[in-house]
Amino acid sequence: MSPVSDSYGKKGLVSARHRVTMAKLALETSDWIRVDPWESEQDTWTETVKVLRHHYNEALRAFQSKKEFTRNKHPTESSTGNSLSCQQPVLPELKLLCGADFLQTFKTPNLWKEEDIEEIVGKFGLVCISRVGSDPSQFIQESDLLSKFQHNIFLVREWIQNEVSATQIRSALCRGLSVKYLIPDSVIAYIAQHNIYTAESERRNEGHLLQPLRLQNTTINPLRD
Ligand SMILES: Nc1ncnc2c1ncn2[C@@H]1O[C@H](COP(=O)(O)OP(=O)(O)OP(=O)(O)O)[C@@H](O)[C@H]1O
Ligand SMILES: NC(=O)c1ccc[n+]([C@@H]2O[C@H](COP(=O)(O)O)[C@@H](O)[C@H]2O)c1
Repeated sequence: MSPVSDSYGKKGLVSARHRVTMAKLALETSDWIRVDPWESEQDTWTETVKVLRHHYNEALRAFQSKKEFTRNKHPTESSTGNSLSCQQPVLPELKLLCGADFLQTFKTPNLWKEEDIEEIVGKFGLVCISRVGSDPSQFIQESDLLSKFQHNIFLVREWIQNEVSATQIRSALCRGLSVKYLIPDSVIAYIAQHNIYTAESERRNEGHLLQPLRLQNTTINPLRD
């Protein structure tokens, strides 16, 4: 999980420090999902394709050093022809995991660069989880770009639909309603301790343009003040 940086400018976005800690608390019991704060620590907002490139390079580096470690530990294996290195190299893969509604943001004018979408679906790939109100397969068919790379888009159907929405959780918290059993107790305690979601936090970035839209605006109209 890679929390976005504060400079994304989304309405109601609380500080990255809190979001990273809440995500870590929520994942305390997971033995396979972890939080990486790299994206949230960047000075400016980072395009998703650049975040993927960063994590892919990290994965490649970890893969290479593991290979070297194995080679040093079993130096004779390569000469006996037993080594994994004799087989086709299996490189790590990195895919972007999202909910079906996220896929639909691809068609929001000026939010995404066409070449970024192409690299995300073409080079990396997408794993998209079903969500009430979104039909990802229809959306893919309607898009020339997405249908070209549909072999690289993996649709996951949730048999038990989970309609939990972060917006609803935040507004319940602001109104003092209970969110017990909807999010982990440790996260509820952290939110209460730091009084994170309030009417004031909900107004943060109100009226601001999202950073990707702002960037596109300056590219399209560079002479504007
Ligand atoms: N209940 C859910 N089922 C499937 N995917 C989800 C669900 N909730 C969030 N996601 C996915 O997780 C990613 C991050 O979502 P986000 O933090 O924007 O939560 P959200 O519930 O969509 O927020 P909001 O309600 O504020 O729009 C997105 O790709 C979103 O589609
Ligand atoms: N052009 C882009 O790379 C681009 C555009 C919009 C959202 N995103 C990313 O999508 C993620 C989710 O954003 P939302 O919560 O606004 O749906 C964030 O990490 C954000 O940085 C990337």
